[in-house]
Formats: sequence, structure tokens, C-alpha cells
Amino acid sequence: MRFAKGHGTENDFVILPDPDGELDLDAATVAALCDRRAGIGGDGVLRVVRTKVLGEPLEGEAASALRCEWFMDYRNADGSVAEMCGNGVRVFTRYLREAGLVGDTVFEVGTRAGARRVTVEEDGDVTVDMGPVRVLGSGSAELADGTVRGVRISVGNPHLACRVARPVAEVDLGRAPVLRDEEFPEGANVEVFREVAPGVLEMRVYERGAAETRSCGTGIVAAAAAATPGGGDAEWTVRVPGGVCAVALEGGSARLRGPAVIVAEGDVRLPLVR
Ligand SMILES: N[C@@H](CCC[C@H](N)C(=O)O)C(=O)O
Repeated sequence: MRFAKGHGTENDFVILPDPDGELDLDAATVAALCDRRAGIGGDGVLRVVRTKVLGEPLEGEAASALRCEWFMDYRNADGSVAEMCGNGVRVFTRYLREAGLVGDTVFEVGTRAGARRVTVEEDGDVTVDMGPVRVLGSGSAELADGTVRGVRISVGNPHLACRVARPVAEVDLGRAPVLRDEEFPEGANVEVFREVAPGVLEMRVYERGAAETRSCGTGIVAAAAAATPGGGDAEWTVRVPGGVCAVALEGGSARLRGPAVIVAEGDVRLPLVR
């Protein structure tokens, strides 16, 4: 089957065009595709499917996605389903444009967190209206080198954003953070961040359903919100191992701007043999 490969600040994805919803994408296939030795390799899969043939109920917050022609069916590298991916939606936008599936520069993409408005900028960046950023209270995680405390935040998907005093490069993200079930019944993405200059954060992330990744768009928004005194409006530049994104927080919602590129296209043989 056809595939493309793309990344946004080196958060990389296998893109599967499935406009008519014919692909039965199980967790094992996703994990095999994302395997960096036996598969194509990626932090997740973006299935490109028309919303009307998605074949799963879109209710509550997800219901606004019903008005979008295209739906980003996001799967983590371990095969689990996620509500939203901030880097993924930019790459998804770039793919729709390059594949000739969308001609507009401003449109909406459906996600399990609802419709997300995207804008293709003249310099090639993509800006995403990320929707509401909800601060849910405090939380903590056990990392390999100790406990971190932070803020539980929903950007459609769950995050624990933790301010640290040392350079983020020194934090050990070598194994999965241990979370408290009562704080994160669905698991969470864990960010560590530090303010390195006024309006500038450095951040690393351990993603739910993947591992440490080079970037996480929803995590960048969560870190920006956690770094903002009083939860007000603010603009942040966020440096991650894979690049730089800009976040604007306004009226309880966020905009995320950053690069998105397609690097390859080809055919993949399914089922993959490991
Ligand atoms: N990398 C993404 C987030 C992908 C989903 C996440 N791992 C989850 O399970 O919530 C981003 O750029 O936001």
C-alpha cells in the first residue's frame, strides 16, 4: 500500500492515505510500521481518511470533527489511539496539500479532540488553532532519576508539564514515567521544561504510547501553559531536541506554529514480517 513519511520538528510519522476508509488498521500493524528496524519507523501513524467513512462515533468534544472533510486518525507507535497530535496535524495538513486533496490554505482537520483550524503560512510553516487548554491541577511522576511535580493539562490529550530547575538535557527520560492512576486514568505525556530566557522555554517529552520523542506539539502547548503565570495570555518560543515552535496562548486557547515536511513516499508491503 502507498505511504508517505513526514515530520514536524523531528516528531516523525508514517502517513497512510485511506480516503475511502478501506484499511483495517490494527495495533500490531501500526507497531510494525513504526518499528525503526523492521518497519518504516515513526513516532506514530497518521491515517488520512474522509470523516464520513471513519467508522467510529464522534461524540462530545469530537463531534465538531463531523463538519471536516478530512480526519486525522492518529495512532501512537505502540498501536494505541490518541485524541490529538499537534505536530501530526501540521504534517497531515502538509500531506493534504501536497497530495492535491485540499487546495485552500486555511481549512479544518477533524481529530478525536474535535475540528482543528489550520493555516498554511507563506514561509511553509503551519499554524494550528489547538483549541482549549485546560489546566486540571497538580500532578507528579516518577522518572528514572527522581520525582517531578507539575501541572496536569489537557490539550485534547493528557499531559503532565513539569518545570525543572536544571537543564532539561540532564533529566533522565530513559524509561517510562510512572504516573498515579487517580491523576491520569488514561495515562499521559510527560514534559520537563525550563525557562532559558524571557519568553523562551526548552522542553523534552516522554510520550504516552511511544517513548522519548524529539518533539510533541500538544506537549509544547502544555509546557507553555504551565510556564505562564496565572494562566493568562502569553507568547512563547519553545525549543525541543528536534527544532523550535511558537505558541500563542489567548483566552484559554492556543495557537501552535511550526514546520511540517514530507520526506518520502513509497509502497509498503503489508503484512510486515518482523
Ligand atoms: N506527538 C504528538 C502527540 C501524540 C499523541 C500522544 N503520544 C498521546 O498519546 O496523547 C504531538 O505532537 O502532539
